[in-house]
Amino acid sequence: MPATKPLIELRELSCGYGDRVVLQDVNLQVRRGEVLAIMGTSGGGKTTVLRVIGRQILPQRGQALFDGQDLSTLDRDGLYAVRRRMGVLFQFGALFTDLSVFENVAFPLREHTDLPESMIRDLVLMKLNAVGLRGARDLMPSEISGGMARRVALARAIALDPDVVLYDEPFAGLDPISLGVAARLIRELNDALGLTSIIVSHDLHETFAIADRVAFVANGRVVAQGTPQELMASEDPLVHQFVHAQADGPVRFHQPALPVAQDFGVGAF
Ligand SMILES: Nc1ncnc2c1ncn2[C@@H]1O[C@H](COP(=O)(O)OP(=O)(O)OP(=O)(O)O)[C@@H](O)[C@H]1O
Repeated sequence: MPATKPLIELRELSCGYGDRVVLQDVNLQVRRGEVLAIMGTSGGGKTTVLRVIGRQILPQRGQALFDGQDLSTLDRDGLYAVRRRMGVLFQFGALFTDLSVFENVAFPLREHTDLPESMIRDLVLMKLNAVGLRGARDLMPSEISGGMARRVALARAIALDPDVVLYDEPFAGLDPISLGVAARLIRELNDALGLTSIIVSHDLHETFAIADRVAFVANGRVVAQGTPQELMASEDPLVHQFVHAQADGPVRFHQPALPVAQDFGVGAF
């Protein structure tokens, strides 16, 4: 049987901001149904990968394909159709503070469909039920905890039944219990709803626990990819430093600086 084609593919892709090149010659495939984590050093280009996939930025070279379509060549309608198939959970959830939990989840349905109110109600309650918050529908974002807010944002991200959900730091700022709940939920929803999930995250333990594969991005390149087990065993010095949380390695603890003796006076120590 032929292998199914990846849902998302970056081919020899370089991109950046203005003249600045941030990603260089990136090759990455996102398989249908998987949870792919994008991890790596700070400023390495992880969020930029999500921006390319969402076509917030265009490649300078190479291609970004979604379900076989080159994102660069889409017209307005084509882009709209593709974006409807992508759910996004922004850093910290980013709920609308002046809308109730219910209205936050209803928002994409109201924006992108002409469904009757009774159907919107059912869909919103189904999504809220999936994240365990059907009972919180009438609360305002200021009345719920950070962990609950993240789950509401997740319900909103899947409101339109997307094919893929892009998560940018979904665990940032959560306590360890809420973090564990959010991580399990991402995995469970991925499998139960037949989604594909891409997670940019720094939380090694939780992310490795739920990811099928991990792409390690550093200095604008995918320097390693594989299962969490494979990355744990990686001998790449950068990956090794990251997964074993070592303070020093290819990523230096000290910023480049003048010699200590010169800054503090010779013989000070
Ligand atoms: N809008 C922008 N304009 C110019 N440069 C940018 C912009 N966004 C990001 N950059 C730069 O691109 C590089 C990669 O940024 P990106 O946010 O993709 O990294 P990251 O791996 O997600 O980092 P972090 O883990 O710190 O969030 C960084 O050097 C950053 O300063």
